[in-house]
Parts: sequence; structure tokens; C-alpha cells
Amino acid sequence: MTQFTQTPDLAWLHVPVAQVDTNARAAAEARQAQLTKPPGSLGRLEQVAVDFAGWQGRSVPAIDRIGLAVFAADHGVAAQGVSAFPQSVTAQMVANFAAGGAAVAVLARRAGANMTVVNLGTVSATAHVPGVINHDLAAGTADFTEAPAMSQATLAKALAAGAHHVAPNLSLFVGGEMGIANTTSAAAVYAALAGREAATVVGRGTGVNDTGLSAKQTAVERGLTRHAPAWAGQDQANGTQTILRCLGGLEIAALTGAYIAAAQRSVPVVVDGFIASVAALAAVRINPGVADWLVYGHRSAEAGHAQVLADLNAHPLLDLDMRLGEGSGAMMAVPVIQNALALHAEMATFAEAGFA
Ligand SMILES: Cc1cc2ncn([C@H]3O[C@H](COP(=O)(O)O)[C@@H](O)[C@H]3O)c2cc1C
Ligand SMILES: O=C(O)c1cccnc1
Repeated sequence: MTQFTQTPDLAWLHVPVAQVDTNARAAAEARQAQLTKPPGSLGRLEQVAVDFAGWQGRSVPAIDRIGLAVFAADHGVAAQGVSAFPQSVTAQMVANFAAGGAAVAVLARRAGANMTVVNLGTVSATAHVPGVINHDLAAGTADFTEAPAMSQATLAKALAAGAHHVAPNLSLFVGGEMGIANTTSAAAVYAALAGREAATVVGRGTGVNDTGLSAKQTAVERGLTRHAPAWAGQDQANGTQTILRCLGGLEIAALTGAYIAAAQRSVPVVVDGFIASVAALAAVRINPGVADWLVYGHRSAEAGHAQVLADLNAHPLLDLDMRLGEGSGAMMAVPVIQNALALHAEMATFAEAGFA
């Protein structure tokens, strides 16, 4: 098991992403025009098939290997009363992922995805159960209202850990997250990245009451005030890394690293909800080409997700009022993608069906 005992170099973040094959896209568009249906009648499903053609470099793409990595970590900011659940739930859920009882585990089984559960750093040993990969980068993050969430070395390790879990031969990658209080961390990262007011980016997460919501807003404001000087004057890529270091979570940074690595390895990504989309925004700010390799699974009910999606010019496949995380919204979209590719591959053309 990779323990990331050395601090990884961060130059890899800027390696250009893989090229999308525009010829394969054009061939897939031509095929769509010949299938036995009115042009455009399969709506966004047509676009999905064309996108995968470009990603896979063939006019008739197929999904063979689905990789799902669920990254878990504790958050020091949980001490600010920002979640409806105690921090210990993170480690308990790690065991539940490994046992196959979590929502995303059900969806992974149904879609035929290979699920990896990655504990990046929790304060409780409950997360150290069979079937879980433990990287133990740190005992969670520090409370960002009082200190930077993590050191530069831990950030580098978390980004590399995320990349480590994207196999180059995947047809698609889904990243999930688990970390009580991470909607607060994601809101803070988003507010800093996009220059938003705390009040417009915080939502109820696991279902906090008004007191909890107000505690989230205060925590985000305090985090921004305390740490903004650290990224002031930095360029976009360095500023984004500083924002992740000061306000992020180990699992959020891992998602960012995973998305960048996926785009470099020609692996398309299905992005999940609010937290995953904030990680995607960070990835695009660090390496803009990453945007070409992302498809958005769903619109989360978490306040703030709609804004992040708009900033990414993203149009998610589903809108089911889900607000769970774990990668569950992305995994719900995977069967839609599988069906889009099956229609593209298996429908008859007008010529094959003998239309005059
Ligand atoms: C049992 C349980 C299972 C979950 N699975 C994902 N989350 C989700 O909720 C957390 C974020 O919400 P907040 O910021 O309000 O704590 C994350 O861990 C997220 O993935 C869960 C939360 C709970 C309680
Ligand atoms: O959209 C999400 O990612 C989300 C929303 C609420 C709780 N956990 C995750």
C-alpha cells in the first residue's frame, strides 16, 4: 500500500490533459444522424454518446471498467457545530462502505463498478477495517476557523493519493467523499475560489437546523477572514492550492487530484454533487484542460451547487433532489450513460432497417 511517506512534487498537476479525438466525435455525430429516430430526439443522450466517442477515440464507444473511489477524512471544523451528525459517523460510514451497506455501495453493485474505499485520515480507528485502504495522511484536518486545515506536505499527499486511485484503463471514474462537516469546508473553498459571500454558499448539508446553518456561515466567514491573506496576490493555480490547504479537506483535495489525473490519463469523470463539484472547480482552476473530461451526474439539493454548476458551465444529467454525497448522484447517472451508449451502438440505421 502506498503510504505517501515522502512529500510528492506538485509539478504533475500541470501536465497537459489528454486530447479529445475530434474525428471520433464527428464520426459519432454522423452515426447519430443515421439512427432510426428524428434528429435530436434522444436529447442529451446523443451528446453523451458523442462525448464518450471523443474520449475513447472511437465512433462507437463502450463502458467496460467503471472505477469508483470513495475518499473519507475527518474535519476539524466539525467542532464548530456545523453538522447535524457527530464526527464519529465518518469512520462508521467508512466501515459501512466496506461492508457494502452504504447507498453508493448499492449503486456500485448495480452498475458493476469496482468500488475502492480510501481512508485518508480519521481520528477514530473504527475506519481501519478490512477492505479499506488507509493512507493516514493526517488525523483529519485542523479547524480552519483557527488554523490552516492542513500543511503543504499533507495537501501534496492528498492530491497524489487521489491521483493514485485512478487506474489509466478505466472507461469512467467516479469520485465519492465522506467527511462529516465537509459541506462547510466545500462552501468555504467555493466562496474563496469564486469570490462569493458565505451566506450564499452554505446549505443545510446533512440537515442542520437554523442554529447549525448560522454556525456554518460564521465558520466560513471566519475561515475566509483568517486565511485570505495567504492566497492574496497568488496566481490562479497557486491560489487554488493555497485555498485547498487552508480551507479544504483531505478528501476534497484527493478528489481534485483524482480529476486532474483522470483527464491526463484519458479517463472521463462523472462528477457528483456539491462537494465533488467544488473539487472539480479547483481542478479546473489548477489545470483548465480538465474541464474537457468532466460530465456532471446530478444537481444536488444542497444550496450552492447550482452556482458551482453555473460557474463550471455544467448541465447535470439528473435532478432528483438528492443531497447525500458519497458519489451517489454520479452513480445514479452511470446507468443513463450506459443506456446512451447502448442506444448509440445498437440502434439500427435507416439503411440497416431498409427505409427507402
Ligand atoms: C449517515 C450519513 C451518511 C452519509 N453519506 C454521505 N454523507 C454526507 O454528509 C456529510 C456532509 O454533510 P455535513 O457537512 O452536514 O456533515 C458528508 O460526509 C457527506 O458525504 C452522509 C452523512 C451521514 C450522516
Ligand atoms: O451535494 C453533496 O455533495 C452533498 C450534500 C449534502 C451532504 N453531503 C453531500
